Amino acid sequence: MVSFRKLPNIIITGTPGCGKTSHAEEFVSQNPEFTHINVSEFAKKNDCIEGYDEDRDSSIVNEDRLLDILEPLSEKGGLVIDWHCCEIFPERWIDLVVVIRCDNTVLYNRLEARGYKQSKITENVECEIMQILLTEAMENYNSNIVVELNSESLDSLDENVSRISQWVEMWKENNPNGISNELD
Ligand SMILES: Nc1ncnc2c1ncn2[C@@H]1O[C@H](COP(=O)(O)OP(=O)(O)OP(=O)(O)O)[C@@H](O)[C@H]1O
Repeated sequence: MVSFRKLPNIIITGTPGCGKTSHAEEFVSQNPEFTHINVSEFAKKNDCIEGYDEDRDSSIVNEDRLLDILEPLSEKGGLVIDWHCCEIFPERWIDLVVVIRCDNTVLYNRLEARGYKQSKITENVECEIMQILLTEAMENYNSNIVVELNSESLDSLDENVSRISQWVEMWKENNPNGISNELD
């Protein structure tokens, strides 16, 4: 039986430190019918960690297990998926991909303030310069649903969240009965 989601699923992606979690938290606080999935935390809570990458200084997520757990939630809709990696989520789940971008110097300072080791700061700033996450989003989803938003100041954060909220209102108007969970 075909199921319908009544709310869109949104990915908020971008280089670590660019502001994904800040955007997701602010959006969900203004739109409480949505659920923030901070993938790093969700994976830990749901036993989806399969190891540790010493070079990258980060946990390795068991993506198959993560997707199995998220699938039924995605069918209900209203997920705000917050992770630096977007391409693992099936296209049919996703209605909007927001790529948060940040000035390199601002990003450098944010990562330094977090106490990241130099190699991790350099890797992430290079990733931002080369717009790796934007390219991944464009390659894996229809470019019509990918939006790039800059975020260096609190004003830009507010403006971005308000744009995402306006987009959601438009989605609801355009899809009064929801949207099928199957691909067209
Ligand atoms: N638009 C902004 N203006 C000012 N500070 C910001 C903005 N966005 C994020 N920050 C600050 O930058 C830091 C990193 O933000 P945040 O944790 O949201 O990034 P992230 O992309 O989710 O990082 P990670 O992938 O490592 O979880 C935080 O200290 C946050 O307060």
